[in-house]
Amino acid sequence: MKVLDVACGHGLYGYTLAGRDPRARIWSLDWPNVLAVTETNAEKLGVRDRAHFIPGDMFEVPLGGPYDIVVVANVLHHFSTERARELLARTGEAVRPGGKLVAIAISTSDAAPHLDPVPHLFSALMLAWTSQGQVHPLSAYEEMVTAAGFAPPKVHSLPDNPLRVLIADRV
Ligand SMILES: C[S@@+](CC[C@H](N)C(=O)[O-])C[C@H]1O[C@@H](n2cnc3c(N)ncnc32)[C@H](O)[C@@H]1O
Repeated sequence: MKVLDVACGHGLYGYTLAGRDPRARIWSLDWPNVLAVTETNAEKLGVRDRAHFIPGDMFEVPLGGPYDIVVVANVLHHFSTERARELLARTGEAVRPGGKLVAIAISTSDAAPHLDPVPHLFSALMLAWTSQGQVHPLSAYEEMVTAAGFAPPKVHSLPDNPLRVLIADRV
């Protein structure tokens, strides 16, 4: 089972999967300096022999594949809707038909900001820390996922938690 973890950071999503399923081989993508830390985590978790690394800009670097699973966690809010769509479209091309996208994203709900303050405050942080980032509404993430060639996602969430997990099959 081939898994691509896009903008993997610490790499723990992929390596947790590898720890649970000995068939899993993980391709961790991030900037080269980040991957130096990612690799130490693969070693600490005992999955280094099944860890591969793709250094570079996720919008430019060849993604390889086809993968069975692509994870895109906690990064879409760093970008505008157009760039986030572009990233998901790239991942769509790297997943085999029937494979899965797992997107983890903080999102705003339909409630007014004062009733749903955390994602709105986080979006203000993205305004300060990134050039075009924003917290997207759930409907926008769903639309981006289907536009990237996936079936409508199943959305998982917890009460009072703005993180959503969207899981979608590649059409
Ligand atoms: C908020 S962290 C998320 C890390 C991990 N996926 C998680 O969910 O905890 C965002 C990651 O995206 C990476 N990143 C941002 N822009 C990138 C780009 N253009 N190419 C590759 N990685 C990028 C950063 O280096 C960082 O590790």
